[in-house]
Formats: sequence, C-alpha cells, structure tokens
Amino acid sequence: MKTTIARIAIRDRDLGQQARAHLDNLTKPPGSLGQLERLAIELVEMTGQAFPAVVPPAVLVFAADHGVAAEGVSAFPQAVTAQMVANFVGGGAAINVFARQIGAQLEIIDVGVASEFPGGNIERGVVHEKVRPGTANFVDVDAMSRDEAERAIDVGIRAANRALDAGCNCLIVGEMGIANTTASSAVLAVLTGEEPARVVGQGTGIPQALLPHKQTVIERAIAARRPDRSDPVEVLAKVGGLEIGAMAGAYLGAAARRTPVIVDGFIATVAALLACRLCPGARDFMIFGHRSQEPGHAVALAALNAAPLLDLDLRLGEGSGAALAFPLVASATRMLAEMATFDSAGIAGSESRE
Ligand SMILES: O=C(O)c1ccc[n+]([C@@H]2O[C@H](COP(=O)([O-])O)[C@@H](O)[C@H]2O)c1
Ligand SMILES: Cc1cc2nc[nH]c2cc1C
Repeated sequence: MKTTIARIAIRDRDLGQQARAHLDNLTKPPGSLGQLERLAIELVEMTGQAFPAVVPPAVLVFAADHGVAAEGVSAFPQAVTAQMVANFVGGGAAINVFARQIGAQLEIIDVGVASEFPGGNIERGVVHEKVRPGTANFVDVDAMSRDEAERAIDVGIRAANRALDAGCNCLIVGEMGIANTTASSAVLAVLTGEEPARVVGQGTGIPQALLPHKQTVIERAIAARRPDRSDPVEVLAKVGGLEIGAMAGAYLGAAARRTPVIVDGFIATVAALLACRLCPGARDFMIFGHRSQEPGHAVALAALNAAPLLDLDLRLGEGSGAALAFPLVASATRMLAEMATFDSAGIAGSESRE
C-alpha cells in the first residue's frame, strides 16, 4: 500500500489549460457541451494525455460477507453473496449485461465470501483472494485485524494492476456483500463525524420500521469499537468490510497509474472516502458515476466534494451505476479527439462577428 500511495502524482493542470483552448476551437459555442467539457479536461489532467483513451474499460467486482448480517440488518440472507457471485460467473447479473454492453473486461474477486458457492467451489471465473471468510460481527469484536485490513487493500491494488497490465484504460469498481450498507454507514459516520441517523438507509430494502434497529446496531458498534477517525486503516479494521478495503485499494492502484476510475454508489463512495483519507491525492483520479438512493450517499459525496454524472434512482451496487456512466466518459474523450475545429470545418468563430 505504501509504495502505491507514494506513486500517486498530481494532475497535469498545464495540459488541462491546453485542452480548454482546444475545446474552445471545436465547432460549438464555447462551453456548450457543459459538464462533458469539464470531464474531458479532467481526463486530460488525470492521464497526462492530450487525447486520453478510456477504452477498453475494466469492471472489478469485489465480493465479501459481513458478520454484522447476524443482527438482521439486511432484507436478504448472507448466502446471497455467494449465490450472486455464482450469478456473476454465469453472466446473468445486471453488471454482466452492462459490462458486455460497454465492452468491458469483468473480473470478480472473492476477498471474503463466507458461505459456499452453490454447486461447489468456483475455480474459474473468480479470482480467489479471500483474506478471511467474512468479517466478524463488529457489534461484539473488531470486524478484522489491522493486518487483514491492509491485506484487503492490497487485494484491490493487485486487481487494479492486473486490469491495467491487461491494457485497460479506465476502471469501474463495484461490490457485492450482504449487510455492507451497515458497515459502510458505520465507516462513513466515523470518518465524517456524522450521526448514524443521517447515514443509515434501507440498503437492499429493509422495511422503514427496521431503520431504528439498523441505526442502533451502528451506534452500539461505534461506541464499543471506538475507532480512531484519524486512522483510516483502523476504521476499516474495526467497523468496515473486506470489499470496502479492496475497493479503496483499487482506487489507489488506479491513481498510482494515472488511470481514471469511475466510482459507483453508496458503498463504493464510502470506500472512495477511505482511499482519500489514506491519500488525498487519490481524489484527483475519481469520476463519480451516479447518485444512489441510499441516503448516506449524499453525505459521502459531500465529504468528497463530488457531483455524480447520473441520477437514475439506482441502489443496486455491483458497479452498475458506474458502468452506465462509462459511455458519457467515452463521449468526452471522443468529443476531444474527433470533433472538427472552426478552422478545419471553415466555420466562422464568434470573434469574427462585426
Ligand atoms: O450501491 C449502492 O448504492 C447500494 C445501495 C444499497 C444496496 N446495495 C447492494 O446491496 C447489498 C447491501 O445491502 P444490505 O441491505 O444487505 O446492506 C450489497 O450487495 C450492495 O451491492 C448497493
Ligand atoms: C439479488 C441481489 C443482487 C445484488 N447485487 C448487489 N447487491 C445485491 C443484493 C441482492 C439481494
């Protein structure tokens, strides 16, 4: 982790200025492509390329279980994590559909699934990087040890490096883990100092009436574990999750290689906040794909000063919202590279008006 963080450089603002000038020469009123223009400049600054490439993208989905599921905080049983991993391998989940649509390489990483995969161990189709078979119930004991938290982050760094070594130019990072909205809310409450009441939500769809119970579970855990909010690895170890750590690692890995990464929904954004607390410079390489319906997402986005590209009422996870945002990111790069300039198209610019 330390060597990866040490490699994270700042954005190339000078090249961004040149991209601004180029954008203003393209055949459109200056600024008329709005946020897409800002996105294009950000991509230039991130990659250090005047004409950045984001294809092909890679989707990384980190799966893990959570001991806190035993508190009855999810609408679904823990076994669904392993069952959904089997579904990812079979190609039938939403992220499979969207990854195929955008021509993405898709990798599923088991960083801590607790239950057996249906039909036995899945040898092919899953990268086996299990740090431990699920976290412990953090109401009673720490979710994991500090060493395990660091190993989970390293799993994510390795996954990012594999995708980039394979020639992918943009990362889309997602997760699967029953009860991970409880862990994410706990991490977010600690990192931001917000009341758990402000960051708790229905996750997979628990009834409104169960929200006070979920909130109490988070409050009890934070009171018992007392994580030091200035130590992100400790927060992850005490009240976090293995896939949350791995996602944070993947963002660090992308940033270290100047590669844009599209952040998905609530859990993914809490992991992004964790990565930024480990290394503030990682923020410069993040694009926020969508605004999740989970109420804590707004808190996490505000903590990162982030404005997502889409708002589609999603609350799925898996990287689905980030994958849906990818075509916009690709459009920004194609606008830069393929649009004609006023000169090349023989069109009068606004400055030639009498
Ligand atoms: O990405 C989101 O914003 C999001 C919001 C709510 C739920 N999820 C997904 O639902 C699971 C966690 O929900 P829960 O209720 O089991 O904590 C996990 O697999 C996530 O991928 C994801
Ligand atoms: C079916 C199902 C699919 C998911 N994908 C991400 N989280 C999920 C949670 C459930 C329950």
